[in-house]
Amino acid sequence: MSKRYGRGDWILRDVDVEAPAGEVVAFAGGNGSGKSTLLRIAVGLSRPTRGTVAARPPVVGYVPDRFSPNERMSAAAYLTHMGRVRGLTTSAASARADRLLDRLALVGGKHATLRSLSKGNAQKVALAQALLVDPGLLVLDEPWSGLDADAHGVLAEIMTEVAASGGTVVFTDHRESVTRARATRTYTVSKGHVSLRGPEPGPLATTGQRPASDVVLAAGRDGRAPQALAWEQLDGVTAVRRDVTGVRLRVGRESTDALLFTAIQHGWSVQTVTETTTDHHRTPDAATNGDTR
Ligand SMILES: Nc1ncnc2c1ncn2[C@@H]1O[C@H](COP(=O)(O)OP(=O)(O)OP(=O)(O)O)[C@@H](O)[C@H]1O
Repeated sequence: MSKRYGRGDWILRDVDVEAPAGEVVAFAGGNGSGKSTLLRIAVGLSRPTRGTVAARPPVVGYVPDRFSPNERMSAAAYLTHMGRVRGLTTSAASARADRLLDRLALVGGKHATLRSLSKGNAQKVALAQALLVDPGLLVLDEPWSGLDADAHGVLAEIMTEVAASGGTVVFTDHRESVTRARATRTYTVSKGHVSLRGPEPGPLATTGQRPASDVVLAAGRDGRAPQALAWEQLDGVTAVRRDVTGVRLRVGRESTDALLFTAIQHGWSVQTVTETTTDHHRTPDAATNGDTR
């Protein structure tokens, strides 16, 4: 399909993409490249100028890039209302909304008014709204921006669950590290053209190896217990091993700084960081046996 607004320039040209059931499909591209337009067409909010969208599942969940309602309505009331719009009874909608808001840890509570919510918390409500009825197609526009590290883990779990139950997840992001870590297939959007991204470039691509780090973390120096994190869900993490002193992780090199930052913010202390590759024969626990401490 192709898209332009009125008689303006073509925003998307001859786009031919497939988002099969059970897959997490990413659209990566810079600002203004047409990602949001593509998603709005995918969910049916906008029509292609030429061409069609085929086989859209009956239940579509959509989280737009911005959700900033100026409403006095509470998060719980809004979600119950949206659940009823989607055909649930009031009690079923309310119960489902409660479960989702608990899982996403909405700060301020479910009775906070929508207009009082921070960007990240408003995004949690938008995400809950998209999940009130199990979606056959879940479409998320820049879902990682604005969410805190704990919510990142929950979002990753939810995406995996939707795909595992035979649904399709589609999301956008402008960061390659995120699409590489989260998607089963990635399309690149650039100047109106959309192409399937092939194997990662670089000298290591042919062997399947990618630069990585083995990271050893322990409880914080001040003696306080660090916060538990869903390490498996963080960007770039490919292996996790927990023991009594802490946790050992293997993480893609490009995601190492972000992981260390998140760990320190949550009260962990960095013991060692060792360079390796993603399919190196050593496991993360070997990192403590070296001379890198
Ligand atoms: N309703 C509209 N009318 C006219 N032009 C529009 C409309 N919506 C989007 N555009 C234009 O289409 C182009 C693509 O916008 P779009 O929002 O799809 O990009 P994007 O890749 O999602 O960008 P970002 O990452 O900044 O959100 C932009 O040039 C934008 O100005």
